[in-house]
Amino acid sequence: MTFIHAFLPLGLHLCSVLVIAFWLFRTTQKILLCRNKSTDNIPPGTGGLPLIGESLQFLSANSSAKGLYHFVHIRRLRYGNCFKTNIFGKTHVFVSSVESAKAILSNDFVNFTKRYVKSISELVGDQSILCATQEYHRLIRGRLSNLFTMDSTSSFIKHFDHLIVTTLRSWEHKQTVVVLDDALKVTFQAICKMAISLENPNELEMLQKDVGQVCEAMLAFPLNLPYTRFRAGMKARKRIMEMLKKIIDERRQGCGECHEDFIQSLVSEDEKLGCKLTDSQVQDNILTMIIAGQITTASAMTWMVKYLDENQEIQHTLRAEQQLMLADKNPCGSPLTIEDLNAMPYASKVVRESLRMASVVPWFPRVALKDCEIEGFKIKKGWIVNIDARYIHLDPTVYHDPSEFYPSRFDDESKPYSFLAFGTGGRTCLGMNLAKAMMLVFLNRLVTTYRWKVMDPDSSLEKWVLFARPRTGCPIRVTRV
Ligand code: HEM
Repeated sequence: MTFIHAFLPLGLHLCSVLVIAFWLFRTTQKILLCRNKSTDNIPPGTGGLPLIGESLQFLSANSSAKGLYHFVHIRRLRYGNCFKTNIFGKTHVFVSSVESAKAILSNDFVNFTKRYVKSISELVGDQSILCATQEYHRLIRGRLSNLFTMDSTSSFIKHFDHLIVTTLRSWEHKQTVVVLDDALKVTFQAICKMAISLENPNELEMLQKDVGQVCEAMLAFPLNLPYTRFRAGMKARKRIMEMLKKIIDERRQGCGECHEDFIQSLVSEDEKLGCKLTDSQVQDNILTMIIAGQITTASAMTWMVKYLDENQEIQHTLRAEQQLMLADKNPCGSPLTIEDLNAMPYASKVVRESLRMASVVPWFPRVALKDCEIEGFKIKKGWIVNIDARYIHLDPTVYHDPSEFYPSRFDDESKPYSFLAFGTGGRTCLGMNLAKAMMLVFLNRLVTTYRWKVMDPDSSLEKWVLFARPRTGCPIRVTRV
């Protein structure tokens, strides 16, 4: 064997190593260039790895104690107020100014429409109002808004008040109470009664477990494979759909007792709109209401308890207002009413401030229906543009001393598009008044019954949740007022 024959394979190996190293160097260089510079006025940011983009970083933020929003936070620090990323194969842009919120939300249905990541839309179902665009959105929003009548809200408040009073009574002899656990339970009970007249404790418990699994899967990788979080969520969704289908069949056949709840109104033909909803339209939207209403409200209530513990003077002012309101109430000891809730100006500001600080729904996703420009950057048709409400709520140019819990900042009207806890425009939260009512009832009964101390001030966040909430669930110890 000659010298050349002996060393030829080694030389070939060396060449291929050099070619691969050169390719890696060029690719990294391109990625870095793309990170630091935006070409053609495209928002800065990296597309991440081929196919999966930055999905792994997104999922890893979701499973960390810093919470999902940390994914957005660190990129905004790196690239500025408008940046681009790629999640689950889609280009996402995040924007975080009042001006961009206005540009997008005032053009909903014209230049933009709502679009959730695939995992969420598969779990709530394609007939859900959350996934609805244009015509179908108008139809379904019309039907769902009709459910929130004055009568239904009044009886809801009365029922919710009863649940809260019972729950608080059970706290008296407990060593420690985990606020989030009871808040989730009580909001779930209230919404299920209003939506489907479900009150059986065992059935409620099973349904709450299933709804919890659906929610946990919402930000999982949307691959329906055995033993994955997403598969578990889809199976839970199937069980919920079957349960709702049974109720729908009974209601359509007119058997059993007569109910005045959301599902009854949705299965009946709307005389004004002249349309009948299909079973899957009813099923997806009942599930949506339960999900949209329970976890958001319970998380907001939990944050409110934490903020009030950290701000004793505010708690003191609030207690004085609430005690005065109860003292004036006639007959004394009767359930709270809409009128009572309207006579709580300071408590309403406490609720608003808690919603601002907590930003339970941190950003709102929209898809661009055409090429356009936001914050001076080009946005291409099909890209998802997310309005970062949390940043707007904590922007010092919008709110003075934004990290201070200061309800009186709402003595004056907020500037348009600066308070986005419930969104604004054609997609504003349908349950906004119900959510505020639940928070006010809870606040009134809590501060007039107990003083409390948060036992574990750990502020790390729970993993795998769409709406940020404390990992500890906010354990408190209560003493009678
Ligand atoms: C504190 C509690 C709540 C918060 C913070 C909240 C927040 C929000 C936000 C920010 C949006 C719209 C975002 C966007 O523009 O994309 C929304 C939409 C919605 N919310 Fe709520 N929500 C709460 C409670 C409720 C309740 C109690 C219900 C019903 C029982 C409800 C039902 C809905 C529905 C159906 C939509 C979709 C509206 C549409 O797309 O037209 N929410 N919510």
